[in-house]
Amino acid sequence: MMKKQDMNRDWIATAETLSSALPYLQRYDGAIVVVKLGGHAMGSDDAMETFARDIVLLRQVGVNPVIVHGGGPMINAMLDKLAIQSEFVNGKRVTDAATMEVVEMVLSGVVNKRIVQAINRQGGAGVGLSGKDANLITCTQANPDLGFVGTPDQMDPSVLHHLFEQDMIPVIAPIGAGPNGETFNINGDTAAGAIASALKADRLLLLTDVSGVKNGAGDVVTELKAADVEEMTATGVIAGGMIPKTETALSAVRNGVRACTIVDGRVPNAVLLELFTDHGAGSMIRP
Ligand SMILES: Nc1ncnc2c1ncn2[C@@H]1O[C@H](COP(=O)(O)OP(=O)(O)O)[C@@H](O)[C@H]1O
Ligand SMILES: CC(=O)N[C@@H](CCC(=O)OP(=O)(O)O)C(=O)O
Repeated sequence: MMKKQDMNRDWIATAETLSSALPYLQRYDGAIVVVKLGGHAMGSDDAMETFARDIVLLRQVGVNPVIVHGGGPMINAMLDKLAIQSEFVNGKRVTDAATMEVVEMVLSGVVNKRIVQAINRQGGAGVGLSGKDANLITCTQANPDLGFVGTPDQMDPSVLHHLFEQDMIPVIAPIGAGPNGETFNINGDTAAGAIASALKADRLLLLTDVSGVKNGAGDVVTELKAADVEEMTATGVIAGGMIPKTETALSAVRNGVRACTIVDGRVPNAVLLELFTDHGAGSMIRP
């Protein structure tokens, strides 16, 4: 059992943490923070609850959070059940018409509503959208070899501003419409970057299942510049799902997002640690 003296020390430490958050709370008052929650970072119901509580707390202290989610592992599970084969090229899923239907069903359905519901259970007002809603994301085809994979082309973030005004928290599935009525599958990181750029967000956090971008020796690189990303990609040190993440981070900071960090979403309260303390970890990307 904890001694009374130790308990007092614990409370004092908690109070100190809260008190030291003041400059960060002031800095982020009214800020727009886009958080990309990767499928691998979604984890258990407990982890989802902690994530949702952090997001509702952000809203409560005057931040405008926007969640953009992935769900690659959940799409894989459904494609497996339906015996549809799937392959990735440079971190993007080759998407034919049948795959596209499954992607939209899983992302806009189960995954999106799980996050919305978790936010609402913490007392927030989460609203689920995809890039199709209110013309948020219009896409062009990324590359004919990838089928219905979209590159965000035209963005209309006005619906998000309306939701901010109403204290609502947008939760966005990475699906976009094409100019001819097509539905496009957008990599979750790419969609988050496009939304952050369109909103000129203050921060973009890409939550994933590794502690950051690792170098050849396996150590996390805490700060990367464009040249580092290019070199590490060319030499294959940055590979697979990390390619769209670092590409997104670079293009976001070049397009007016103030800072982008790739963070370990498995760490409890990763979002609060990153925004409101000195203990943010992961890799910060700069132009
Ligand atoms: N240099 C690197 N540093 C860290 N992770 C890397 C690197 N290169 C490739 N990866 C891989 O990228 C993965 C993250 O991408 P992804 O699986 O798409 O995550 P998410 O589902 O969170 O979007 C990591 O789990 C890791 O296997
Ligand atoms: C084009 C493309 O690859 N789209 C992704 C969309 C989901 C996603 O990005 O999920 P994670 O963030 O969990 O990886 C896919 O089909 O898997």
